[in-house]
Amino acid sequence: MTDSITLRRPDDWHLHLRDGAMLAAVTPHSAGFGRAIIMPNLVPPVVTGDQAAAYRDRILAALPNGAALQPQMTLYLTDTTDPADVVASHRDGIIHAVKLYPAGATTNSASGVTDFDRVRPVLEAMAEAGIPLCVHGEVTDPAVDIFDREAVFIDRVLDPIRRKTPGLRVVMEHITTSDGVDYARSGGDGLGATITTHHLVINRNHILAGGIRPHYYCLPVAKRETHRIALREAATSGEGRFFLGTDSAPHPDRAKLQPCGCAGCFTAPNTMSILAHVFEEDGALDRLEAFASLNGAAFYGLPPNEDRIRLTRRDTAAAYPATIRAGDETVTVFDPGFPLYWHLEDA
Ligand SMILES: NC(=O)N[C@@H](CC(=O)O)C(=O)O
Ligand SMILES: [Zn+2]
Ligand SMILES: [Zn+2]
Repeated sequence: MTDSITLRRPDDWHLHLRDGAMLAAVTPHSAGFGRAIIMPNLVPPVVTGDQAAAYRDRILAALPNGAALQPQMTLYLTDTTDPADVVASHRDGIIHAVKLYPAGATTNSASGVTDFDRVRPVLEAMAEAGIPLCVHGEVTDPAVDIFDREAVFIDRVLDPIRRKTPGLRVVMEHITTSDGVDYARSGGDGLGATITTHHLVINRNHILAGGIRPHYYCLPVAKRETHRIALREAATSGEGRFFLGTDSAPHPDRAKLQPCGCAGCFTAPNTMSILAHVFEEDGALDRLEAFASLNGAAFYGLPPNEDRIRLTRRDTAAAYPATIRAGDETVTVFDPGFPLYWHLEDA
């Protein structure tokens, strides 16, 4: 049995680091990744190149000495985003992508796009400059069943946008359905999809197992088991279009344990151990490097990281905190529901 694997340092192509005390508390848990695409859904959101540069400095200040992490900043697309600012920020190396949240689709998305025709000039400028659009792919129409919102978004929004904007590079963020997998496969080199750690582990039953489990509630919400299996198959396939975006999304327990608790799973502390477990279970440990370390870099036009990490399978379970402190708040770490025998080592 394989008991040790070495990978090029992984990257996280979808990460929430927040701000203030939360930023200080969670950033060290992602410090071992190489590059990370940093989500801009702060309150207020990161909407200009200047704001992205300032946020990047706050992240760098929160990193421990010697951390590998290089934050790759994004802008939050709104109805009033200035195409010239997007293009200039990308040209100057400040941003690496633009994030599309349909208004109201998820946590802190109130400033998101309400009318896709309004952002057409931005999308056209992005296609021209080769700037990827990262998409939270769910419709917000309350008449659409929450479990169908990803599939309906693909038909009603994503496919029309891609048809109207040839050449636009698109990342379907945190896909959760076989529809998402199939659509990602139908595109060419300019279409990629991130898959989270938690969606490889939980299905919708986990959220309602003997009671409501708020720490398994995220958006897009976990779907039925057939979809989880499709995601596992895609992630472990080695295909270049699928890559890791943890969507590690910390919230104070105070905000999650509420009559209307917010969405997000905090997976940064144990992601690599969980992924090794999942890939081993599917007989695909040799493809973990493609998913976590190679495919995303290639999509973003970056070389893979040169240095390596090592994961070792031991008889004793890896210890990780059940919760961490962030200022006065407690944040619960994602519990995969099984012991983690893969330990992350320094290479
Ligand atoms: N995934 C989530 O459930 N929550 C994310 C937002 C997002 O990525 O949609 C968050 O910012 O908390
Ligand atoms: Zn999202
Ligand atoms: Zn997210």
